[in-house]
Amino acid sequence: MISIRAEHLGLTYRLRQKLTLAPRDNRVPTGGHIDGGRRARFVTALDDVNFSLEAGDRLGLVGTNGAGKTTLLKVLYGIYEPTKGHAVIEGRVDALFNINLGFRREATGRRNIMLRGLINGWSQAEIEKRMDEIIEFSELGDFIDIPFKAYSQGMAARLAFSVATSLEPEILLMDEWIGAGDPNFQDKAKKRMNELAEKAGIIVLASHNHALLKRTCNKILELEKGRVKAFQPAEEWFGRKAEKEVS
Ligand SMILES: Nc1ncnc2c1ncn2[C@@H]1O[C@H](COP(=O)(O)OP(=O)(O)OP(=O)(O)O)[C@@H](O)[C@H]1O
Repeated sequence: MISIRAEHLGLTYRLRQKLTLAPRDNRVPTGGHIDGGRRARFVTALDDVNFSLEAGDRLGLVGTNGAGKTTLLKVLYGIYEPTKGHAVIEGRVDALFNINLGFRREATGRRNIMLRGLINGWSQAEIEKRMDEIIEFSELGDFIDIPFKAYSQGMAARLAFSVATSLEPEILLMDEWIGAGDPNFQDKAKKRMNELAEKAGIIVLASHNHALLKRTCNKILELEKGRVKAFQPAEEWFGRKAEKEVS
């Protein structure tokens, strides 16, 4: 059974003195609510978030900058522990956040495929069996044997996407899906996402690209300042949005 259930999820970031953010993070809080006025110490990035998804669901996460989309993905991936509530996840999860995340800059594309596969729990033999298919899908050709650091953004995105989707995740979390890459690759990638979802997987995709979400998702979760503003079928959400735009 593949499923995600979020129950009363909350996450509060603790700010360091004088409003400097957590270590190695210089972002200024814009979306979540900051408590404590001038002596602020906390940013509530997620506040009582409830939703559930089942096999075959493709959820679009929407909301203005700072609404909490990335934070929610990180909680679902287990990078952050929620400070309130909990998320119950059933299924093998992989994530495509920052394209460069999880890749060794000095290692070749081929070596990176191996490393990523091992991290995801595959055996060396299983990864080798899939290697050609992953390389072919990425369309990197001879570039697969040069170091990752020499890849363009689009090339890195193609490799990241190919690896993450070839290792058969049951649940795939994506932040701002690779807008990079040519239209050809985008088409291929879209087909593969549909295949993944058809294989009874779950996809959660945070994006500001509404055209992409409309094409890809069957449900929308809209966050506003860390709270759920809407959770409904994509058709309804886009319909309501269109009505508002007309009036
Ligand atoms: N490490 C951190 N320390 C403190 N506050 C943070 C941290 N990361 C995010 N925040 C704050 O949490 C809130 C939610 O941020 P998050 O990155 O989840 O939003 P988002 O919806 O993904 O935004 P965007 O569309 O701009 O990527 C914001 O107010 C942000 O400033």
